[in-house]
Amino acid sequence: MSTATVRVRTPATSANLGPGFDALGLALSLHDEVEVTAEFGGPATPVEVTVDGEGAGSVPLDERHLVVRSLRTAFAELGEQPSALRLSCRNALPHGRGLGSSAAAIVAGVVAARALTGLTAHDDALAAADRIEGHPDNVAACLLGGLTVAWRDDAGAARATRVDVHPDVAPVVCVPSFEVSTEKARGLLPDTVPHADAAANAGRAALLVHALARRPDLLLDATADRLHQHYREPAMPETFALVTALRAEGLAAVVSGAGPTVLVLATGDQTGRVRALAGGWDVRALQVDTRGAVVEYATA
Ligand SMILES: Nc1ncnc2c1ncn2[C@@H]1O[C@H](COP(=O)(O)OP(=O)(O)OP(=O)(O)O)[C@@H](O)[C@H]1O
Ligand SMILES: N[C@@H](CCO)C(=O)O
Repeated sequence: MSTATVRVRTPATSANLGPGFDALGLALSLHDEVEVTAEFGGPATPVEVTVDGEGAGSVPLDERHLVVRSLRTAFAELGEQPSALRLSCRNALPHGRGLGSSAAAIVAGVVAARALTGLTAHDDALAAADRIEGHPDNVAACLLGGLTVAWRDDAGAARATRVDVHPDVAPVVCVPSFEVSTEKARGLLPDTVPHADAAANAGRAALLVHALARRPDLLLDATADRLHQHYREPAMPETFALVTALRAEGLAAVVSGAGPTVLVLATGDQTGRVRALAGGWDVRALQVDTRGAVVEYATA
């Protein structure tokens, strides 16, 4: 029998960033940590999970736990399932708010399984995480850090590339107390969209990559979206109203991921102006996380 332990730290992520639906993601300086101990070759025992912080008391503590499901899927794909698994989770990412909590849990499981089986932690991890999450934008930014552009190749495997963000970009998030599940928010989207809307988004998404990397002064124009945000308004009218109010003041506000958090791609110190319009919201000035998923230690 052999035992190995790994600790993985994964960042929050904001996906879409306005026009980049299912493609753009930005890693943020808010992190979950999970320590996983796996035994191989011993008698099969039930999984043990403890959770501190966000999700404590609400997420299941058995095989249904998302990090456990991700570990199981990753181990199955790697061809080696541990006989025992013990997890200790310390969560800072709020769940169901559009800050990539599910991606952070999935990436943690995929990266931990690779580290526990002696693989380079990030080998093929993006495609594996995308197969579980179902869209590649959050998992790409979570894994790689920074700003990421994600896509699927012709065989359907997720790919991503990373772009350095201009140092003047200062993300601010406005987090509401209510949750909206990504599943529900995706269910509000139409099967088809007008060609003019698709064309408008293609232009703005291309501009947004340039604005985030080189021209933060273009962020307001670059964050306009016609593909997903207004379709989701019925599930989060407060979010849509805050985005509209912030944009009217010249602040580059978008729905973060599938909502209901609002992300402002601020420049310099615009946090005070955001706070003035976001009374009752939990307003947090964050930084861009540049490291992505990190294996803090692994012992075999
Ligand atoms: N650290 C975690 N441990 C266990 N389960 C988690 C964890 N993080 C998220 N989940 C599960 O994922 C759900 C939230 O996923 P969902 O995709 O709806 O929102 P999100 O990932 O926070 O937001 P978004 O995808 O819009 O960025 C939680 O309700 C919970 O079931
Ligand atoms: N692109 C995904 C992100 C979810 O965080 C969506 O908007 O549904």
